[in-house]
Amino acid sequence: MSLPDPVHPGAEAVPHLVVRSHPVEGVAKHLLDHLPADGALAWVRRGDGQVGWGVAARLDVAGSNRFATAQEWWRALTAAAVVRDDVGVPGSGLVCFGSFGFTDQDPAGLVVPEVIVGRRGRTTWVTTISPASSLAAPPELTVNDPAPVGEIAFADGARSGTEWSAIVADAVERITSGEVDKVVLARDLVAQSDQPIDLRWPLKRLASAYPNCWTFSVDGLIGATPELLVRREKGLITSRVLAGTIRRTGDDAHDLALAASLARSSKDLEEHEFAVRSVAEALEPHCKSMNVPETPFVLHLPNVMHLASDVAGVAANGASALGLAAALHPSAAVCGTPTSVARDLIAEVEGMSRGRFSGPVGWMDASGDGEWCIALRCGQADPDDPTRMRLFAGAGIVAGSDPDAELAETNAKLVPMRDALGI
Ligand SMILES: C=C(O[C@H]1C=CC=C(C(=O)O)[C@@H]1O)C(=O)O
Repeated sequence: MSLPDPVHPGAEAVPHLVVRSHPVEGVAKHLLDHLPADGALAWVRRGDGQVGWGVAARLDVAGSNRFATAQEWWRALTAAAVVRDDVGVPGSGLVCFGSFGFTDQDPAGLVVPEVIVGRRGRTTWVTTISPASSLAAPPELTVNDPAPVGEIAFADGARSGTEWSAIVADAVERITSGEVDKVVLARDLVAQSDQPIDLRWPLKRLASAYPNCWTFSVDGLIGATPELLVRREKGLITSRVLAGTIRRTGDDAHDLALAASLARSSKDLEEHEFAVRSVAEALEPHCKSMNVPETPFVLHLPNVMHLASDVAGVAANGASALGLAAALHPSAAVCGTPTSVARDLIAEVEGMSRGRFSGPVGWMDASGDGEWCIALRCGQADPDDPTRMRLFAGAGIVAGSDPDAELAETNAKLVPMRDALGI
């Protein structure tokens, strides 16, 4: 059942913001060092990106029109803003961060921070955003040390591992009987600390252990995802599709042999093909020309290896990065094929709400350029209990799936967050 759609906000419903981006010296090597304890917003990869804090404007949205409502709000907000951008790189000027739940009943929203600190190569900048009525002074940049997270205990979430494997076995039967081709099933773990969790602690550890992933923090959702749902930058659209996974052993020679077996595995290639096709079909109407690789490459991460395909296209229309994310979500990397059957099956058997896990998370600028990843390898801080987080992982199930191997795969995908919460 969908929630009723909120009324689209008109231009009069948005604040009139004054935005100023200017180059600055003295930005720390790790952008995350500048974050204050509360309301951390972050998007970093290989040292570049943006971090932000404070709330100059925000939109909370739900319902089947959530993406359209968010786009309309952003259009109105950017139209009403006065922007002076002396930096002129992707991420400078007026920018929002956002995240959208897996289903339209899960929480979603866009946040415009009061302060953004950014880096793109050698360029570093600060953006201040404030209401026209009270102009903000540029902030003093401080370097802050997060508190260690304390003793953490991990417990099963909605299902134990054994229960989840049984659900996977049932899904394999339903695939074999022809009900669905592929379904991505997820499970959760609960991390309980003996003190409030300072989200900057796991964030910094994620960014340093997974530099090639996108480390993010939006509304208490933190993680380091390897999967780029879509980037739009100056008319170029790109997407990194992942599906098909093998665990790493830590032994380089053995891992190379495993990578070769992943690249030949018909089960994983089938799982991957569903995901690539779903992305190519969703992007096609928005691209003049498109390059869809015929064979995937193997992406090596510290904990797992994935079959990966980089899809690229030239924008054919004015669809924003968020509009493209809306067209792509949920791809077969997180839902399945056919989409609606897989979505119903997930709702029927998973036994939990995914919340923002496996939904789009990212940022966007006033021109509609931006990056939206899929929120994977992540955890959601409990808004009512700062000592608790839910961690998530899923796996694509196809006819050839073995339930125990899929459980082991989800355990490997939980490693980044579990380690990040360690001492
Ligand atoms: C659903 C997840 O991964 C997706 C992305 C990459 C590989 C996947 C797989 O091999 O099953 C999943 O489709 C997750 O990390 O929780």
